[in-house]
Amino acid sequence: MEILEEVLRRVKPGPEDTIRIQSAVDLVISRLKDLDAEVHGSFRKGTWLKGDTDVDLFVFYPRSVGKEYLAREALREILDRLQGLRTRLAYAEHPYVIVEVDGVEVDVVPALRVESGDQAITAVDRTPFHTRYVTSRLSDEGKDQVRLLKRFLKGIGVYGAEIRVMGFSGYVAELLTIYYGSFLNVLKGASTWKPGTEIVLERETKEFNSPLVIPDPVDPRRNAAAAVSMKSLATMSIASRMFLKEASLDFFYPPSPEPQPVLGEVLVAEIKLLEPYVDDVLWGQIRRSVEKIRNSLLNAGFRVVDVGWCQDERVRLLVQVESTQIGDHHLGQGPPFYLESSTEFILSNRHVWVGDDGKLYALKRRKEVDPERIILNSISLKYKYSVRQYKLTEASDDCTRAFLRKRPLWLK
Ligand SMILES: Nc1ccn([C@@H]2O[C@H](COP(=O)(O)OP(=O)(O)OP(=O)(O)O)[C@@H](O)[C@H]2O)c(=O)n1
Ligand SMILES: [Mg+2]
Repeated sequence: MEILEEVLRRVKPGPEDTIRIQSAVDLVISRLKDLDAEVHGSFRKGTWLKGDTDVDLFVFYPRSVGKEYLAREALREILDRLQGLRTRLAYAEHPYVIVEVDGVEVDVVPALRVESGDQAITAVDRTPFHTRYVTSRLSDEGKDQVRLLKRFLKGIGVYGAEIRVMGFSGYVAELLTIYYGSFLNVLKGASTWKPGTEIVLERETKEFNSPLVIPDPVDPRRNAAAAVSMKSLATMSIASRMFLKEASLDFFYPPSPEPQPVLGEVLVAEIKLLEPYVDDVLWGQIRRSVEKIRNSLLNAGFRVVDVGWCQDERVRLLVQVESTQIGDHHLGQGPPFYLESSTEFILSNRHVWVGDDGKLYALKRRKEVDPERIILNSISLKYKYSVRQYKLTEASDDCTRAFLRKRPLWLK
């Protein structure tokens, strides 16, 4: 397929890309020489995308030192060795160091050396086994198929296991390619996925309760696809079906959305973080806040169309409602006449009556008619932050336009 060839031309690294990254890696490794350092991740496996990769460098410590050691002594040792280079700290399950050499970012991640995948203590300890499994199962042709799949997943917005995305990790993209054999076969498979689909590469062990289940071949106690949300699963399935119907480069590289009218009304809450945060922790809290906004507005009687978010230096929550106007009074349903609680309902409501169905009803004053206040009260983050609220009148950025468009950008 011509489209796939074009995508490969864009994502497949050439020798010069590899050399540039390798020399950055060599420099970092030379600094860590007496430590047990190894390159893993997509650079090692040959499944990385040109112009779009971080190198994953792992520094292993004996399992016996324990998890806490990695966050303190190990981290200090690594930072010490990298003195003079451009380093910064990043936080996942435990902290690690990002070092930038010649425009190449190398993640230096302390991990525990274990004998097999199921001995893993931290999330990253299985990595050497992932590397071995994937490398032994993927041909050079297969690696390119992974690259196509990764680019497709990125294009449709479901690449990454982090909480902001809740999508498909690089490792899951590799496992899918190994299982189905090629990029197009992954799409064929995905187009018939249902919630709870299981993809078993080695042996099944236990039951998982997730939208997508892929027992990790190197540690079947773990679901490698645990991060994939129902929304990501559905998006991948639909996009696969539509692509197979009518292939287009737009799936891999979605075009910018055209200007959009504001349909319904959209209230924006712009959140500014006032202290450093861990990405996954913040996005967990934002997801909960979004859920709370939706439920509180619905409970207050608003018709909510959709709640979305955009992120640049700030996080913007976009709340689309049919209307921000709502009556001062609403119908309140009481108990049926034969329950004792009906007396209390009558005593506590002035405008109360008996309905045709024998239940009591009351016309009640709304406690809250201001949706902005409901939104503000529903946002709760454990970090220090400030919020600015306004009503959207026009969308000038791609993310807001995409939200208003509704229709995915990979659909014409
Ligand atoms: N929670 C995590 C995060 C990472 N890994 C391991 O760490 C490696 C590197 O992670 P990452 O950079 O996220 O994946 P890549 O395969 O390198 O994909 P990408 O091209 O996106 O960097 C993965 O292969 C995987 O084995 C893991 O087991 N569990
Ligand atoms: Mg990587």
